[in-house]
Amino acid sequence: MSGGTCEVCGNAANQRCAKCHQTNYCSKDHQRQHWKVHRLQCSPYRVCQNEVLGRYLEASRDIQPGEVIMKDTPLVLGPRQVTVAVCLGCFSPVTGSYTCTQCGWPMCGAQCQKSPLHIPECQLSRERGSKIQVSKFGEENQMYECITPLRCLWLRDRDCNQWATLMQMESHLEQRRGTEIHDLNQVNVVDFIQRYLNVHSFTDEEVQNVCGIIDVNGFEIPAQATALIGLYGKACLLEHNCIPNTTRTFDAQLNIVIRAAVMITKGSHIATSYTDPMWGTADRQMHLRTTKYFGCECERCKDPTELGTHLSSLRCGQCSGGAVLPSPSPLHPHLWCCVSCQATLPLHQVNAYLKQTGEKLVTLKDNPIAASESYLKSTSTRLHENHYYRSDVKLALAQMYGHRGGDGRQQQNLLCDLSKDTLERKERLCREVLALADVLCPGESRLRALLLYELQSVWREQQRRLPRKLRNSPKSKTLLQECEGALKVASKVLQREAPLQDEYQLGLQAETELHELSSLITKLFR
Ligand SMILES: C[S@@+](CC[C@H](N)C(=O)[O-])C[C@H]1O[C@@H](n2cnc3c(N)ncnc32)[C@H](O)[C@@H]1O
Repeated sequence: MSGGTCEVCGNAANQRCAKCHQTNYCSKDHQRQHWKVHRLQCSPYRVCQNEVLGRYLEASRDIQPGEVIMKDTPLVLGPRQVTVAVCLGCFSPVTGSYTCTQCGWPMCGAQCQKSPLHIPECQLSRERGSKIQVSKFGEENQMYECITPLRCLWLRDRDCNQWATLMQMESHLEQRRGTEIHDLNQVNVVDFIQRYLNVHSFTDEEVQNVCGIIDVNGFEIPAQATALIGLYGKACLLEHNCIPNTTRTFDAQLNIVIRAAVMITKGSHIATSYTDPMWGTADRQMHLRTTKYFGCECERCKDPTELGTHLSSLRCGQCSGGAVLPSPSPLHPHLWCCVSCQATLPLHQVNAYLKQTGEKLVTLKDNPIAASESYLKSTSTRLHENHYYRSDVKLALAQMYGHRGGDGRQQQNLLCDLSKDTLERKERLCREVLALADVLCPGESRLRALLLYELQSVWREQQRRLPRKLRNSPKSKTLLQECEGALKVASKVLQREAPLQDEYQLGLQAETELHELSSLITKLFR
């Protein structure tokens, strides 16, 4: 028995679509009758389950790069646990100049007060008997830690289907008990709801459970000034992989859109990355263990070279700079060892060096271009060329060269102002990071699109600098055609971002530049 009701007649169903495993029928006849409609909606995945992953998604047919695998509406939207005071309607930071006339939480104004998103905490906060008093603005405010949990708990007595979907999500409550986050939530969320808001209809266990669900399943939605968290009933089923085969974006209504980044063949698992794929193994593992309660054992995590990218490798100070790798395995390192001369480094020494070098990254913002170049110089003897600290800085530099404002002290920083050497430097930086992105975030990823945009801007400038007599030479044609190919990818991929995102604007710009370029190619080489 498949459960559920027949899609055609609404009677009890005992069969379901063998492709998506999601649509139910009472008979073969009704399934056949519905196929004309269902084949257009039949999702390209099915929900499976195993002991290690719990529920996960598997491709029920080949999925092409760029194809939308799912578009899922949010079950719950709310501010991140750690946030400054924000409007509970639109999530912009607030100053306290307007407060909800019903409950006292600060909002932007009367319009935001009417947002349906604000109903749960507005109604529950009234149990306090007096208005909420918020006095801390512009810095982290713990009062907001209760908001997203309250929005989840609100569903319990209001929408049994959504509550059931939420309650199916993994919370890892047992593993969280006794941890720092559990204890913090007991004070900042459980006690706050019971003592400050005077809401007693939810048990400690229920509150802690939704806190776990939010941490394990929530997607961070990048917004202009703050970040919010969204819980999505279908997208939460995506498993983690350190080399994701999907991309995720959010549309203007904050629906999550999951697309295939590469070709996903029938039967393959469909995965997203719960971490940043451009972090090294130790950082990814730490993040997954402390927030998602599992250790990743993918091929990349088990390989000390991270599939030949050397994203976490150090450089040996004893020999001519051989790669120094975690040993005996990156998942359980005892020490670090040079592959060329076998010199070893104790774990604590490596960790101390990485901590110190990592802390310097935040100081680069004062004089970004000069400080970043000097950071790359000073780390070149100890960190592998591709180390993720260096790759992070290279990416930032690749995007700063040729953009006004890239360096506060530099007046002239447009592409046309760059010297030949600096232009070549920008190209090298783009190519180096792109080679890593090709392996670690392959296909139609945002990172590859951003890098291709920067790279084509270099080729375009190089073409502009060709002597007039070479403007319609084969070299010029190759440069322009390469720009065209890169702009096509950048325009397509970046316009999938939410319209308020900078990346979306860059996607629009790429499209405009693509049209101009295509006309130029036709004019020069027709
Ligand atoms: C967002 S949920 C994914 C859906 C979940 N499997 C379920 O049944 O509801 C995240 C949880 O799935 C499991 N998981 C996801 N990816 C995993 C992986 N690569 N290895 C092991 N467990 C994984 C972990 O328990 C993790 O905390």
